[in-house]
Amino acid sequence: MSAPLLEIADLHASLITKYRRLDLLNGVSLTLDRGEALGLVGESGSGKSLTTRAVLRMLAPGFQTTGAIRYNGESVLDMGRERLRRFRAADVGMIFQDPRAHVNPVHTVGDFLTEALVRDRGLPRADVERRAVQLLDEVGVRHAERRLKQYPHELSGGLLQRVMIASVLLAEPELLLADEPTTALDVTAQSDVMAIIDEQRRARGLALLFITHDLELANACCDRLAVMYAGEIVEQGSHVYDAPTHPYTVELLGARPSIEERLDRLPVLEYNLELHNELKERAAL
Ligand SMILES: Nc1ncnc2c1ncn2[C@@H]1O[C@H](COP(=O)(O)OP(=O)(O)OP(=O)(O)O)[C@@H](O)[C@H]1O
Repeated sequence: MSAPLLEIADLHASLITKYRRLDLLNGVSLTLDRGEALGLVGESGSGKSLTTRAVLRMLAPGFQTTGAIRYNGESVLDMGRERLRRFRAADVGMIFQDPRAHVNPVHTVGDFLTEALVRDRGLPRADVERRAVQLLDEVGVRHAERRLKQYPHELSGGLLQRVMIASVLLAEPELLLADEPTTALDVTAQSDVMAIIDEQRRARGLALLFITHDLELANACCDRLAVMYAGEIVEQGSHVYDAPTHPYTVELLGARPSIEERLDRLPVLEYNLELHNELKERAAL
C-alpha cells in the first residue's frame, strides 16, 4: 500500500519563552490520502491554524516542534531550504482567510498570478498569462483578461479569493490547505467560493485539508472530519457528523444554530426570496 499523501504523527508544538512554556499542540495525528478531503474542525484557539502552519514549517520563532510530518513519505521537518521552498510553492497550495493579506497591493493581478511561475520555473510569461486567464475563467472570474491589469483594491473580497484559488491551481499542487477560506467574505460570496474550491479539487483529484469552525460546512464538502480541542484531535472519521462519540463533538454539534436561525441571519435578497421561504418551510416541518 502506498504512503498517505500527508501524514502527521504525534505532533507537539510548544511556545518557549524566557518565563514559560505553552504546550499548544499535544500529539496531533492524522493522515490524508491523495484526492481525499479532510475537515479539521474545532472552536477558536483549538490549534487548527497552528497545525497547518506546522505542516508548512511556518510556525513563529520560539516554537519547538516534535513528532513527524511526512509528505508522500518524505519528512517535512527534515527538508532542506530549497526542497522546503519547492514544497511550499509547488506541492502544496494555500488558501487563507483574508486574500488581501496575501497580495502585494501595488502589483497587478496579472503580476501576482504570473510572477512566481516565471521566476521560479522559468516559464514564458505569455504562456503563464494564457493559462491564468483560462483558470480565472474556470473559477468564475469574468472578463479575465481585463482583470489581469487591475489592482487588488479594485476587486471585491470574493473576486480576490477566486484570484487566489486560480493562483494556487496555476502551480498544480497535489494538496490544498484551506484555512477558513470563506470567513472574511460576505454571505453570498462565502457559498460561491466554497463551491468553487469543492468543484475544482474534485475535478483535479486534489487532496484538501479544510480548516473551519463550521462542522456543517466541513461535513458537506469533506470525506472525513477531525475534531480538535485544546491542541488535540479528540475524534476523527467519516462517522463524526452523524454519530459522534466524543462528548466535545456532541457539544459542538449541539451548539450549532438550527437551519431556521441560520436562515434568519442570511440577507434576504430578492432573487432568493422564494428559496429562502421554501427552506424555512422545510425547516419548520
Ligand atoms: N505566535 C503565537 N504566540 C502565542 N500563542 C499563539 C501563537 N499562535 C497561536 N497561539 C495560540 O495557540 C492556540 C491555537 O491557535 P490557532 O491559531 O491554531 O487556533 P485556531 O483553532 O486556528 O483558532 P482560530 O479559528 O481562531 O484561528 C491559541 O490559544 C492561540 O492563542
